[in-house]
Amino acid sequence: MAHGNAGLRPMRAAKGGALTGRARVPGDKSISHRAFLFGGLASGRTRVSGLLEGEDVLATGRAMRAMGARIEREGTSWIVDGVGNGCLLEPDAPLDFGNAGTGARLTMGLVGPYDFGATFVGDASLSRRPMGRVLDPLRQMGVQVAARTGDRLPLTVRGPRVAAPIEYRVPMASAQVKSAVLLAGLNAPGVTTVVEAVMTRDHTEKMLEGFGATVAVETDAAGVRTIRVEGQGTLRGVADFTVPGDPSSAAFLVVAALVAPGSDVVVENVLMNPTRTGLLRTLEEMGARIEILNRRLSGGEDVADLHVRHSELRGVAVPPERAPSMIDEYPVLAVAASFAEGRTLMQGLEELRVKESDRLAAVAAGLLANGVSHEEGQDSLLVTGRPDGKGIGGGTVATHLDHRIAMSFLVMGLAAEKPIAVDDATMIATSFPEFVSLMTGFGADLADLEPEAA
Ligand SMILES: O=C(O)C1=C[C@@H](OP(=O)(O)O)[C@@H](O)[C@H](O)C1
Ligand SMILES: C=C(OP(=O)(O)O)C(=O)O
Repeated sequence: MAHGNAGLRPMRAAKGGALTGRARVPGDKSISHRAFLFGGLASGRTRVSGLLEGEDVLATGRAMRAMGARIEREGTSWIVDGVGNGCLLEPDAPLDFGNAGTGARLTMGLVGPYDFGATFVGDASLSRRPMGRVLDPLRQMGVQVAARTGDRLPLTVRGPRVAAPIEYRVPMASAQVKSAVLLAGLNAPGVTTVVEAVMTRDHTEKMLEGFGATVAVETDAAGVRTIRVEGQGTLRGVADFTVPGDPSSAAFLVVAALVAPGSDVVVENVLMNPTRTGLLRTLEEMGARIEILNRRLSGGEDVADLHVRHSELRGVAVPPERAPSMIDEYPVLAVAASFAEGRTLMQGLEELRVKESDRLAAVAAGLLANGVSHEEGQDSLLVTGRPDGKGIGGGTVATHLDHRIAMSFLVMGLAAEKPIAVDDATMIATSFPEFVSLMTGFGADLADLEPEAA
């Protein structure tokens, strides 16, 4: 990496010409983590293509290696030779997940019930995030936890001789918690049941089935989902596993093209799983000109290419029940809303407070620094837009080790009257290492700044 963790990488974005061209988004982060986790757990070989080679995913790969999986890059694919369900090895050093909540929480579920100790560490951002949401159900299964007050990293989990299967109702909308309990259930005798009141991304249940686990999903009339996984079964590697493109990364290219005047781009290979398309739906309601082209299946998922043109957006109210299907996209939606006519109201945002940063506060601070009128509520955000971008920009945004805050405000700078700086773009490498090159390939005016200039 050109910029080590110690040094900040300030950047700025300025309004230039229209964005044009075609680009293929890199692999989905959620699915890439799971490809390493499930491939590393299953018996036999999984060949993964389209994997996101972001820092978060690579940390998960290193953790699975430390517990016995063989993981090697071969050309453009990754070859994963798994240990077999129930056969992970005790890691002899702490597992370092860097900035990655998904990697840490899913691996905690996976390894928690094992009759050995595993220690989890991470960067300053991850060490502030709540882990009790995963540790509580693990404790019910008999897992012992040694953690700092408040259940934060660094922490150690140690399983019992035989873990108890549980039925667990996930108290917040969280695919990470759902997934952690299901993965813990893989190593407990009998059936582990997870109930989720609102549907969150369903990659774990779909992929586990693909790797041969016995998984059953029921949805009642109210939309409450019950997911059952049979423990101690055999998981088998998937000969060819293809990771579709990440809609959460595509979001930055899409919003950039919508707000930068004259733009016309095609964003290829975007996952269209309905648990991930809330932003597209919202942008369409705002009047975005987005054509969905070439819908096809890739690795068992719907993918499509998105033809996006600069659009006159109008403010909307985003229903709170849509939050799980666009949870990582609110920061960039706030950018689109800043250039929309009228007001955009976002509600049901309580989970944004426990991401890589308190994203609600970080977005509000970024809007304030750049002259966008807004109101931050406990779990809501109201943004009043300026379609001509007049008066927007000129500020420096504190990113708090949060890749999505960095990318969102760089996108804002592409349509604002004055340039926008972010204090640190380093974390973009956790989820979207190609962000700067794809954006500049479209013609975006992005540049590094001297550290002292930010
Ligand atoms: O399961 C996953 O892969 C993810 C779930 C979401 O987190 P929560 O489960 O905390 O909502 C999301 O924000 C994160 O980027 C990835
Ligand atoms: C919340 C995110 O990731 P994680 O929880 O895996 O750190 C994200 O990528 O926006």
